Amino acid sequence: MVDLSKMTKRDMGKLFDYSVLPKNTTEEQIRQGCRDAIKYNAKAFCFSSSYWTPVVVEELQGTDLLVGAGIGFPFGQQTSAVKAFETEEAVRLGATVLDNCMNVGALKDKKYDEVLQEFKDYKKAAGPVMTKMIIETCMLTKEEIATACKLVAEAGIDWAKTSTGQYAGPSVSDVMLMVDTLKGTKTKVKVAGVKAPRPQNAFAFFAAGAELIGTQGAAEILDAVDDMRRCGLCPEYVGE
Ligand SMILES: O=C[C@H](O)COP(=O)(O)O
Repeated sequence: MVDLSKMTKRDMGKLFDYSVLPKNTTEEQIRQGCRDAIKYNAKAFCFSSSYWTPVVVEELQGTDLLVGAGIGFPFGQQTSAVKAFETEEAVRLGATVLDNCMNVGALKDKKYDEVLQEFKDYKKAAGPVMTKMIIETCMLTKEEIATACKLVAEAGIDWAKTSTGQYAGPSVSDVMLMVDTLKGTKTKVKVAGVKAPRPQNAFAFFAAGAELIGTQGAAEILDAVDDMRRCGLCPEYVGE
């Protein structure tokens, strides 16, 4: 489990994917988001589709931040072939991490073989690039959350991600269930769609076993979490 008490604020940055996802996002907003992500030492800068990849590659050049392209964002209802092509295209343009959206309806229809095959096609198209699968927990029953996580792990996808951030975020118990289901596998849990109060909820999600949070509010959360640690919420504050 992530131990926030032993981290500097800069270390904590690596627990966050800094995202800018709105439909009306402009190039300058993408560039500014990259600059903010670098300032906060985020793990990745995430954007909605492969279109922005070259701009982000340019902005993140010379840093260790990952270039995070969304795939099938946000609905995930494209055919498997379309998503595989989108994956290849993003990788070709320089993406170094991919956040794909599961076809929620197919899972609800219990088309598990189809869902698993799509996950495998995605993983194959990504090659060595880090993969994530967004399951959209707010639309799933507890049983469906567990099933989706098992399929994500079976396909060898690196991260199961809770949400696109376009709908409701996960509950702490959703995240605990995902962590529990994925125990003993190589798949880790990323939370997105952190609801207000965001800093406090971010704390709770890390306590539940999440290892990464994707959010447009990374700066706000990191500043506030650091202040909360300063106030004694973490016994050994280790500073900036
Ligand atoms: O990574 C996905 C989204 O940015 C999460 O939504 P949020 O920014 O509202 O937390």
